[in-house]
Amino acid sequence: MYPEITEITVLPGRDKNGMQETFDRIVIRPGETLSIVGPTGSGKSALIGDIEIFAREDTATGRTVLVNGGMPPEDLVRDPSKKPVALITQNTKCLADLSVQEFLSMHVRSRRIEREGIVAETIALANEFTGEEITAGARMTALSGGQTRSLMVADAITIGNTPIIILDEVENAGIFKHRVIETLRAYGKAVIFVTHDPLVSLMCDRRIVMRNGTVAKIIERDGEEEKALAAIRKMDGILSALRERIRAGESITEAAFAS
Ligand SMILES: Nc1ncnc2c1ncn2[C@@H]1O[C@H](COP(=O)(O)OP(=O)(O)OP(=O)(O)O)[C@@H](O)[C@H]1O
Repeated sequence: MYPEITEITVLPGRDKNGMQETFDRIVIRPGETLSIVGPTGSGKSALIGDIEIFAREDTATGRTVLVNGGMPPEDLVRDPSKKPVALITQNTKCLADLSVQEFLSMHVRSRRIEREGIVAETIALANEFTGEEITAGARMTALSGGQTRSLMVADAITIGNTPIIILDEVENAGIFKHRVIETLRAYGKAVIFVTHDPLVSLMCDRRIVMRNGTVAKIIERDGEEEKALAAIRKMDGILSALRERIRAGESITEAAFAS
């Protein structure tokens, strides 16, 4: 079990030139969503790396990450079963030669969870995130990228019950991103996306803009972008529907854009 996490705090370190970062602190609480954006090499991975391992001035950035206002206890950092952060990337793959049912059951057993039906619940949740249905009998190694990531997110929510979830550029990978965000929010997870997807970044409560290894700007969701978000949501709906039709082998005509 995790201790209850009420907040994690990122304290500033240095940029790539060794200059002190100018932000005061970034506090992330359960139920909050945050996106990290910025050009290649600007330090997005370094920032999520700091959060994932709870940096204590021991990474390239010199940042410190606190849990509930203090240094995290050692077992939270070292013991995988207590680690409160799940990192899911485009490259997250499962190499276990097991069925989905066997894999999830193994995870349930290792976490000593006794709740009936949790495996079926996890598969059902994963199926809300992907258009390609995942069945209990499917082999883990045969799942598509989108199915794997959907299952990993669902697993982190229900079985892992991880309070902090980091999703590194998974948005174009066959998952229904708005549903993932809404579900993670509803489950009270703190969620961090590394993304350049307009829908995901605008749906998040805050957008952290990275440059030269430092946090250059923090944009709060304050209503200014709501109109743009509504338009993006609509466009995204059209593109998602088109994607599903292409997957189904249909021809796409101009009529598809009519609605
Ligand atoms: N504050 C910093 N101080 C020193 N080195 C840094 C800092 N931030 C990032 N770096 C280093 O700069 C390099 C690029 O950073 P990083 O990989 O985090 O960028 P990125 O934005 O994730 O890039 P990409 O979009 O290409 O994945 C890495 O080697 C990283 O360790």
